[in-house]
Amino acid sequence: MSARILDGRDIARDIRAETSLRVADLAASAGVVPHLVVILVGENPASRVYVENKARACAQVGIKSTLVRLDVGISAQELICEIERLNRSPDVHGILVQLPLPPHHDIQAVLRTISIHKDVDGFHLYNVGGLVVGKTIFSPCTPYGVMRMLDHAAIPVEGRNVTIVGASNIVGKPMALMMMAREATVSVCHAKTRDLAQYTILADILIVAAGVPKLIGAQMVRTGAAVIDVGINRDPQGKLQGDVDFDAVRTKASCITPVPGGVGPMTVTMLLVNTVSAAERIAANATMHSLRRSDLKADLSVQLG
Ligand SMILES: Nc1nc2c(c(=O)[nH]1)N[C@@H](CN(C=O)c1ccc(C(=O)N[C@@H](CCC(=O)O)C(=O)O)cc1)CN2
Ligand SMILES: [Mg+2]
Repeated sequence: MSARILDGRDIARDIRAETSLRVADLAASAGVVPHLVVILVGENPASRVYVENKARACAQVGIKSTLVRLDVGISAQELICEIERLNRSPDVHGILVQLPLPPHHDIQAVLRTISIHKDVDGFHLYNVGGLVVGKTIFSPCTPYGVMRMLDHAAIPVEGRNVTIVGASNIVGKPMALMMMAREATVSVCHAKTRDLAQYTILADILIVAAGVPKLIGAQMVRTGAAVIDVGINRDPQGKLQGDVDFDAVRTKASCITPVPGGVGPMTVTMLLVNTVSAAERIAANATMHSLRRSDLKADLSVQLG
């Protein structure tokens, strides 16, 4: 068997084209241009590349983006004040803080400061907790991107065995909740899980986000499984590698995502989708308020004669 390659760049291109149309509609109907603000604290070289990529992707679909660069030594209070300023700004629809943050910051406290209506990364406690009861405003971009890839490839989720390797707050845990919401049978493992293969071999859909290069070999994969590799690891030569031994596993899986070019491009694309959704919600809310105000004025003038 040679697996079908799930090309994240190709799927992302289709979703970005739809997103551009939504941006144009919003400009035509409400005169609003979605605006994403990305906060980068310090000089982490990988983070700098990621935020540049986000800005480029925004420009491609007509989203305005602003990069706020803050000094590595900025205090927690100053960072929180900056986020509060952006929360209040009516011109800003999406806010994200690029992770990781320098170690003196309490990441959860910072993420909790972002308005839930502008939390386009989906990392605020409300949006994370909302996944438990199916009430999020925004879903975190990487697991959301994985869902869209599976749907695009018409891979059914309901009733399937899904094994997730890696239980991080931004990928593994929300992925598990999203899969449960779709009635999959979910196992969550760690790179250190004793006899990991015992769980991975059961998976109809295997999602790996453990940060360990080539953790998953062919013998750990069920014949015909869909294998989604979320790992991004660099070898000593700087070459990018996933958590799955791609060449070996592709002979056994029915479909597989490559690294690079699989889940990564979907992460950025879902950020664009969330940003446009944020702008649409804020614009709809503003329209509703102005309609309510004009209703009130009309009621008052009737009452006052
Ligand atoms: N605030 C956030 N911080 C971080 C997130 C996030 O979603 N929100 N995720 C990662 C970094 N990240 C986005 O920020 C990210 C990383 C990698 C890719 C990607 O497209 N990778 C490419 C390869 C790129 C390369 O050559 O280096 C791929 O897999 O094809 C997208 C987004 C941590 N921080
Ligand atoms: Mg296509």
